[in-house]
Amino acid sequence: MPLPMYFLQSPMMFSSNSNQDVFTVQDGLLNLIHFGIYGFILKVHADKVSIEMDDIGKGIIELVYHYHIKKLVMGAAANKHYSEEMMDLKSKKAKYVQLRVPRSCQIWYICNGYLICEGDSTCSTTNGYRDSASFMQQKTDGSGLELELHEVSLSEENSYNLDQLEESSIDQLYCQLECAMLEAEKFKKQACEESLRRGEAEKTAIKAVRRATALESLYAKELRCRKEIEGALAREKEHHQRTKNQRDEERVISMDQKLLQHIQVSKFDEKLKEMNDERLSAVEQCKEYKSERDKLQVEHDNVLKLAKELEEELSRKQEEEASCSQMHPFLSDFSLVEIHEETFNFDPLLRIGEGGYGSTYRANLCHTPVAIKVLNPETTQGRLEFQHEVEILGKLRHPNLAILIGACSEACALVYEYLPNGSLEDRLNCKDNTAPLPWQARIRIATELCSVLMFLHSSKPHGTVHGGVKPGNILLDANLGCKLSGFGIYRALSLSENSRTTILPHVTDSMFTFPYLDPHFLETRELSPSSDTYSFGIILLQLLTGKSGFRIITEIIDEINETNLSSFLDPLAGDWPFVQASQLAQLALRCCARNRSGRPDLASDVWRVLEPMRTFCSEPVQFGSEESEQPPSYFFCPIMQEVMQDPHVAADGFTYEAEALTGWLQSGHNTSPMTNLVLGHLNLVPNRSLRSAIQDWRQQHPNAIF
Ligand SMILES: Nc1ncnc2c1ncn2[C@@H]1O[C@H](COP(=O)(O)OP(=O)(O)OP(=O)(O)O)[C@@H](O)[C@H]1O
Repeated sequence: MPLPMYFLQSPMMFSSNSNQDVFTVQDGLLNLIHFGIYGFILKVHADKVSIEMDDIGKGIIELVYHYHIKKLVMGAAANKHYSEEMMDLKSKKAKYVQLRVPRSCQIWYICNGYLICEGDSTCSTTNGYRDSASFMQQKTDGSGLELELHEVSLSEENSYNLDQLEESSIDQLYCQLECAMLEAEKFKKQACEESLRRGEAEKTAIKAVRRATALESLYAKELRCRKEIEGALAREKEHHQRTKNQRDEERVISMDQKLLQHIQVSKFDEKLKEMNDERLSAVEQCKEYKSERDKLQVEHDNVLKLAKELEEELSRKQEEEASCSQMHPFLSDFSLVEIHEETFNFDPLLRIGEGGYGSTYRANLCHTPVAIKVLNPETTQGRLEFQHEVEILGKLRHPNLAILIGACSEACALVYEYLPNGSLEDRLNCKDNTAPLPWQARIRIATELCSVLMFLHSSKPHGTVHGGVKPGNILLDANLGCKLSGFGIYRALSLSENSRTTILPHVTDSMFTFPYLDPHFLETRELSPSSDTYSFGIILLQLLTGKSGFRIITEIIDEINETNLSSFLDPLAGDWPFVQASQLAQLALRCCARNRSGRPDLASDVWRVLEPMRTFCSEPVQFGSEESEQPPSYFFCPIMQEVMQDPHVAADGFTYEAEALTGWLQSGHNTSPMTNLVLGHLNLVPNRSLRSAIQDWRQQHPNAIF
């Protein structure tokens, strides 16, 4: 059962001399009402202790022993049993305690607030309680109020002295009590103020504690924050250090790379320099190669040009050789034996002339008089000249071109029709005391020469420039008809239609040839039709004056004019009609202009002057002996041996009477009656020039017998 007990916070001493003392417990305060001598109420703070035990008395005893309790107040009986007369203990629990409580513990037994008795274990009667008294004494010190109760044992013997003491010093006690009360009041006030201050201080302290707590938590927070910041700082520092290290490493790597790059750049620069040097040397080498290439190109071009020339030369030679081996279809190919036979082994008695090419012999082939020109083996240019002569005279036919009958390639011999009056050179010089040429013949020769030159210049497909027109190459037939030859003596030249450039001729006998050569050709080595015009002009002056070509260019050209013309005219030619002579002289001087552009055109200018003179000069010419009454041999048809009336040229180059040749062909022949070679074609071309010449001759020889 629970046992409530109250422990005093301050020890108290009670006097037990009065039964009027009452104990009450209220709100944690133990109220002691003393009605004895001093009659006051004392309120003492007490703590309530509850223990639980089956036996209450045992429990109290146990507590007394446990806490060494020296003073104990407990009930003597239940309050309902209280009475004025009550003197002893009625509660069994009180009796139990009384018997077993140690002697050091003093016990006050109360009931209904009144002290019933007091005493220790030895005190068993209530008298003992009435006889003992407690004395309460107050003692103060600087730290506070301490109430001490001094127990005064009031024995029976001392009770008188106490009464006396009370009576004598009551006033003093009152006085002390009042002082004590005042002092207590003062202390109480101080205690109250102190309590207030303490409260304030406690509040302040609490506030301080709270503040301290707050600060502490703030501090802790700050500490945590600081730790976090420090951690972050450390991490940042570490990161920074790591970054720094990394940057340092990168910087080192970068510096290494920079160094490496610098080295590489240096190497690259060196390499570049080397390459640049190499490039420059390559450029230099390239230039050298280029100049060498240019040189080689020039050499190559020259070589090509030379090769081309050689090729052309070769092809020409091949053609020449071919033409030598295969004679032109119009020409007869004679063997060396035949040549030997016909010339009686080149009998000097038959030799009728000597030139740069070789010797010319008179002979008869198939009963036809011919002139055979045989190459002098000692000349180097002969074979080429032979080829040109064959080439040109083999293709071209004109009444005023010497007829090439055939050739012997083996001996480089050329077989011409025989022209009984020899060369113009010889006739102008009256060689072998021949009669001088009358002015009519001279004009006719000039006209025919102009005619044949026009023919050559306009021949197709390429115009031909003779390039060596001189009196020695102008042969005269029985009627003093002009027959131009000598193509092979000077290289025969072919011109393209729009070109004046030609191959240079070989000048064989410059002494005799020089006066007739175009000065512009001598300067430029370019041959053109006007070169032949120049030669024609010199020959025309020679026909007028009868002077040599050398004298013409040195004396006549610069002197002759219209006023002194008469003094320059060749008197051997007869009485020159002055008008025609003057016209011819003017024409000749124009043809001899040093500047080519100043020379007249043969076809338009010269021929217009000469053609009218041709009719004027067509009177019969008495020249030489009776032989001149005989018609020229070429007037005769090779088949019929009669003077032709309608001459036609066949594919073999010979001229026949048309009727005779037609009969020959119709009888089943396809070969040449002259050469017995197969004809290239069976067409016949009228030889109008020859027909005209025959008709002229018939008119001039009306009494001649054919
Ligand atoms: N077909 C011919 N008929 C008659 N006589 C001719 C014939 N051909 C040449 N002659 C004569 O032979 C001579 C020499 O002729 P050739 O052609 O060799 O002399 P050239 O013309 O003075 O010489 P070259 O021109 O080679 O310097 C001529 O002067 C001429 O008298």
